[in-house]
Amino acid sequence: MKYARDAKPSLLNEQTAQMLFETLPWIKNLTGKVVVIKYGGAAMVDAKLREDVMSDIVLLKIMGMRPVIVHGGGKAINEAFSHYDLPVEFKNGQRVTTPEAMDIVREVLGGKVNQELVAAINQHGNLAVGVSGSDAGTLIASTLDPELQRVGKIESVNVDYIERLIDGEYIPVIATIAKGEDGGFYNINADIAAGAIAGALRAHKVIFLTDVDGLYEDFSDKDSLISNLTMEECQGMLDRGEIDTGMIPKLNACIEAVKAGVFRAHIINGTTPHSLLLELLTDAGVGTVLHSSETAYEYDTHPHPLSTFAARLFENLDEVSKLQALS
Ligand SMILES: Nc1ncnc2c1ncn2[C@@H]1O[C@H](COP(=O)(O)OP(=O)(O)O)[C@@H](O)[C@H]1O
Ligand SMILES: CC(=O)N[C@@H](CCC(=O)OP(=O)(O)O)C(=O)O
Repeated sequence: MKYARDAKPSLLNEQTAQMLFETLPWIKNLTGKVVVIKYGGAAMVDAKLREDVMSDIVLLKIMGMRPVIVHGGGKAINEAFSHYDLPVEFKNGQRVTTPEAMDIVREVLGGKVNQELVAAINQHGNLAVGVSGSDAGTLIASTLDPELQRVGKIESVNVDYIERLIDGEYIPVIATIAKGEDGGFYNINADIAAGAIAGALRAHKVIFLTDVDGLYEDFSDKDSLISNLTMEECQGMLDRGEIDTGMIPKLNACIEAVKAGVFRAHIINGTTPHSLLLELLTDAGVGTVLHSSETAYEYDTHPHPLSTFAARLFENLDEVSKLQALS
């Protein structure tokens, strides 16, 4: 019986089955929905982690979600700047980008990073299409602030083009370079781009994968992770100057997306293995969820008010269907 599988009941088997079962209402709820996933440079720690994150996205796609990836690559751009002896300078989380530096941003974001992510997905079949935001008017921008030079403010998103890719069952992988009405290229902060794209697509969710577990009330206190908040609460934190560095554009992007009608904006740790699956498919989730006060249904916020949906499912499938219908 060398090849027989151990079919003995065990606690581990029971827990695994329960966990798989817990995903059912979430998969049902997310099937057919557009989910914009922003993959930040801070979470692109190494090739293995990057490939694992892309594999999780393929799994979500196979489960019936319609993922759109918007990626950054700030760390890779910093490395390239240092190679070319260019100064790295940020203002409110946005990189000062001279026309010369813009050429490097295009090479790194639209070339290296984009192609690596596309290749990682396409190991599982030809699902991914690399898109530079400057293609087909995907992102049109104007100057944000003359001091930041080639940093853009998004004027429009070509929703039709992105939707055609999604409808064709592809996963668009978008590099955040925009075309300007002046004919030049613009560097767009990837958080801001993800928020704008999610809003324009009326996505169900936008998820930011970064290198921290979520938003902390006080970044120096690791026990102060916020599991859910409204956009008004989030705006208050920004107005009071409680947030700094890369979290500023991320929160602004969350607020813009939710204002545009996105149901939930999530911030999670992309360096934690399978955090995307845990956040999207389990009751407890792992990060921070931002929502409008009108859609703050208690059963979709973290921590979940029910101990586990799975336990309820076993007890009463009908009640779960009712909760699902409400969301
Ligand atoms: N209150 C806060 N909670 C969480 N992170 C914060 C907070 N304030 C500032 N940060 C910083 O924001 C960073 C994430 O932004 P960033 O480095 O730009 O990542 P990404 O490449 O994913 O966009 C965190 O690593 C952290 O240093
Ligand atoms: C204007 C601006 O700041 N653009 C960003 C674009 C990349 C990015 O946003 O990357 P992360 O998501 O890794 O931070 C930059 O040059 O770094």
